Amino acid sequence: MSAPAPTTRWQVFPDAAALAGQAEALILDAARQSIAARGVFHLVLAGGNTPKNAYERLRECGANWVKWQIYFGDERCLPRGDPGRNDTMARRAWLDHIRIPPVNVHPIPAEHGAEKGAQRYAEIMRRVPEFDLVLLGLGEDGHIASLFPGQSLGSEEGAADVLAVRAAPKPPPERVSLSAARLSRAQRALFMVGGEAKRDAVRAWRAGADIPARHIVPVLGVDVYVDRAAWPEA
Ligand SMILES: O=C1O[C@H](COP(=O)(O)O)[C@@H](O)[C@H](O)[C@H]1O
Repeated sequence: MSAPAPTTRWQVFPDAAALAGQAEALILDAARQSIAARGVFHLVLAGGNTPKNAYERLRECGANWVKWQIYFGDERCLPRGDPGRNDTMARRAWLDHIRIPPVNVHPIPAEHGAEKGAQRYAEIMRRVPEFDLVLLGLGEDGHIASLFPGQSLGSEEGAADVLAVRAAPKPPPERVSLSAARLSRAQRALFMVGGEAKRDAVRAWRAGADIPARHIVPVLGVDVYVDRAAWPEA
């Protein structure tokens, strides 16, 4: 199936710090709007390195954390607390430093392996409505969450909410990922993309290549925050 074209808003920032500052502002703005409208903010976190600066900034903002529900877009099948896990990064950078009720944080139980981890997270996802905001990164090969080019993205109609990934080209090979369809069941998505190594992926996306990012189609479209180093036209 060819990917639908979402509304994509590109913004280029001089450096990683400026990108993180604007990402923080967008996240807080989305939280305010969702809490005002529905009394809750359903947020999906990205892993990897790029969002770390934004997460660190969020420690200091004193938001109404009780109203935030936090999910993860993907997880690596590693033991709980392993420094290579996405939830460990988010906890260390942000969640361990704020007064959010532990029950509001919904990690992917990837320590049980890809199959079981995906099954258990799918049970949680069944109880979660549309997300308010999905945060995503962009891998050097164009992958998002743990959805890699050439592998199943789960963007087709009726796709499962959560996928067991067994042969990721980036280590570790075993992972659990929300599908493109579930990541798209959202008001909006914010991609954070930084560093020269991402230039080819950004170029391919802008040239219309059918990379995984193109399969994320939330209601209000997609914002892509890119630093100058990752911007191919710089
Ligand atoms: O493996 C992953 O990679 C992507 C990109 O990470 P980055 O370090 O290049 O920003 C990330 O979005 C994903 O959550 C992660 O599992």
